[in-house]
Amino acid sequence: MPIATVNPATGETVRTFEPLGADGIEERVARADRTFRSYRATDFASRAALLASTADLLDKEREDIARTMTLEMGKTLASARAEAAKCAKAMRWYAANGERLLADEHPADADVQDSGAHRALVRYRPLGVVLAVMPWNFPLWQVVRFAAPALMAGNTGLLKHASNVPQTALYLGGLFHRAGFPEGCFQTLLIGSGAVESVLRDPRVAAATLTGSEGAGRSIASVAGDEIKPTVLELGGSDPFVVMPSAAGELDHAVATAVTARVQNNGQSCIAAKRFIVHEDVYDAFTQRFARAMEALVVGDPMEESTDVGPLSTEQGRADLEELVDDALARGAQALCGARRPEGRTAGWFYTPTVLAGVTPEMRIHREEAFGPVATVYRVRDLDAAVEVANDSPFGLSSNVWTRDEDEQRRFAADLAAGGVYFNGMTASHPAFPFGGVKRSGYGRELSGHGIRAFCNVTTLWYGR
Ligand SMILES: O=CCCCC(=O)O
Repeated sequence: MPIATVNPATGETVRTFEPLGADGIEERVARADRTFRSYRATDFASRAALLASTADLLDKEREDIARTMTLEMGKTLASARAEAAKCAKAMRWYAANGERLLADEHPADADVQDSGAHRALVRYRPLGVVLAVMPWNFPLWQVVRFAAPALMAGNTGLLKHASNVPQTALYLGGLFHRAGFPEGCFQTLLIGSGAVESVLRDPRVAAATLTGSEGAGRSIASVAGDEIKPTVLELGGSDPFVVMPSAAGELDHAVATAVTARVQNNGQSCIAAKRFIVHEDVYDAFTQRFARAMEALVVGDPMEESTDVGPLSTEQGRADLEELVDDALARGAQALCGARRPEGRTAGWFYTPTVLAGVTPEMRIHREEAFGPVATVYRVRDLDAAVEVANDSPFGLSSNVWTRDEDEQRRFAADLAAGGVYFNGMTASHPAFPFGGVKRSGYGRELSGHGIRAFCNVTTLWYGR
């Protein structure tokens, strides 16, 4: 895939970029390594001040970078602005909490004595240069969610961003340095995916983090495994959104949340709710309202404030989504709305919000991730069936459950195979909460204390008597 900005709302190639050659890559890897040797010794207060200045700079430049994101990958301008604001918030959160999260740990005195020491403690030291391979769907947030904790912990970062968001990648490559970080702390490598393996194998690179497809995760994990380097993988998701009868009194709220949860980011989010699993007592009422609300969404130019759903980010992405829908329809699913391109739009990669009922396990969409504004609805007879359908997926990123019944909440909290269970709301990441999944959604956690410790050398310091 060429490195280029292609406007998904028009299909027009706006700008192309030459990938870095071997010398350019070497220069940046060497700089990252050199910078790590001095940066690792800086104290938390100075790193926090640098992160806070980066947040201020990003706030000032929010409108410009939001427009760049919308141009490059088609998210609505309102959501691009919100993404930039969220990045600044996460930077400030790690600036305020990083030192506490990485404070030395002191084992119990009895255990220290028992080990033969007069003193022992656990210290979180930085690991080194971390390679981040990041996707286009939240082109700023996915990167900042890695970079803010990694820099706060004393690491340095190299970014290999998706090939369709080069201007956002270059912006990020300059942002941290312009805010005061030493130049080698965070750099963008404008490279194609073929060049990633040699960077990851470079002995100066200590670890990697990837957010992206299962295939990309598998290839990073296998190279990193071969090199014995730690990785965090955040891959796909097909999150369930369960609606139980106790939500009957707040169905309008549940429906509005379901729509947002499905079409956020034009439907292209790993944590978007994709499978709507509805108890038979509320199935008809929920499903009719849900399909009507999906149908009423405004599909159009993402730069327009009135647009709810912009284009898919790539032509291939729309083709993949269409194949999933067509396969389901051919095998007997019913389209309650959508299942087509919008009329009158010949340019750009638009697709109308779609609700499919009657989905069965033979259909590809039952097992694969629908990365666009397409929802599937399932009718279930009771709580056991809801849990079973929710867990009948290769993915296990997050989940959403609408129920006010505390016994039911306990059961879902215990039995849903996912990295998160969100009750009476929708999954949304927050700097204070761990983010990540199980099964084919990946492993490791980003954000919170778990995210900042992921790229630390957890060191035992033991002092003999
Ligand atoms: O594709 C993954 C989306 C993550 C969005 C978020 O962290 O809010």
